[in-house]
Amino acid sequence: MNNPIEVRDLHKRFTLHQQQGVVLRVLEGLSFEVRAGECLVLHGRSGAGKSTLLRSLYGNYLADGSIRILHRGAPMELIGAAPRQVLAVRRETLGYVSQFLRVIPRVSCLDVVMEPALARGWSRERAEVRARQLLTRLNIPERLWTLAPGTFSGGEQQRVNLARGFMVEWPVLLLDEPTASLDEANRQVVLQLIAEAKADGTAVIGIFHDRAAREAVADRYLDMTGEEYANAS
Ligand SMILES: Nc1ncnc2c1ncn2[C@@H]1O[C@H](COP(=O)(O)OP(=O)(O)OP(=O)(O)O)[C@@H](O)[C@H]1O
Repeated sequence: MNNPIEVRDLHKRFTLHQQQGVVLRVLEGLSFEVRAGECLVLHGRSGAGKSTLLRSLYGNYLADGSIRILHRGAPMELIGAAPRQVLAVRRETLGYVSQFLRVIPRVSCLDVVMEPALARGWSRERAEVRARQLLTRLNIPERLWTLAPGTFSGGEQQRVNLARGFMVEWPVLLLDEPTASLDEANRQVVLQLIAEAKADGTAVIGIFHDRAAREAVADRYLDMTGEEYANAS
C-alpha cells in the first residue's frame, strides 16, 4: 500500500429506532484512494452523505467495509480497530477539521491551538511559536489569544479551529467546509494553508460548498454516487 488512505466498498446505513426502524442507506459501496499531496473533494447534492463519509473515515460513525490508512509506515485497517489504535491514528496520522470548534471552558485559545502539537510531544516553546504564527495569519487579534474561545464570534471560532487543524503536519487531513462563513481575506489564508499542506505531502479529503475554493484546491472529485472525475479547471 503506497497511498496514505485507501477505502474499499464502504457502506453506512442508519437505523432510526425511534421512527418505525426506518433504515437510511447513505453510503453504498464507496471505493477510492487518495495519494500523498492530492486533494479529493467530495461532491454531491445536499444529503448525499458527504459529512457522513468524513465522520465514518474519522471513526465517529462505524461503517462497514475497509478504510486502510498508512500509519507509522504500515497499513492499518481502521474499521474494527481497537479504540487506543484509533486514538494513536488521530494523534499522529489523521487530522479532522470539523465545521465547529469544540469549546472547552477555561482553556485558552493558545492552548486549544497548541494541543495537537503538545500531544505529539513538542515542547511548549516550539508549539507556541507555531500557534502564534497561525493565529496571526488567520487574523485572530492577539488580545484574544489568552481568552477561552467560548465567547468568540462564529467566524473567530472557526479560525481558531483551523489554526488547531493546521498546527501539525498530517499524512491525511479531513476538512469539513473549512472556508464556510469566512471573509475573502481569511478564505485566501485557508486556501494557502491547504496548498502548503499538499506541498508537504498531506492527502486531503474535503467538503467545500464554495465553488471558487473547491476549484482552487481540488485535484479530483468524488461524486457521491461513486464516480470519480478529474478537476476540469
Ligand atoms: N446520525 C444520523 N442519524 C440518522 N441519519 C443521519 C445521521 N447523520 C446523517 N444522517 C442522514 O444521512 C443523510 C446524509 O447526511 P449528510 O449530512 O452526510 O449529507 P451531506 O451530503 O453532508 O449534506 P449537506 O451538503 O446538506 O451538508 C441525510 O439524509 C441525513 O439525514
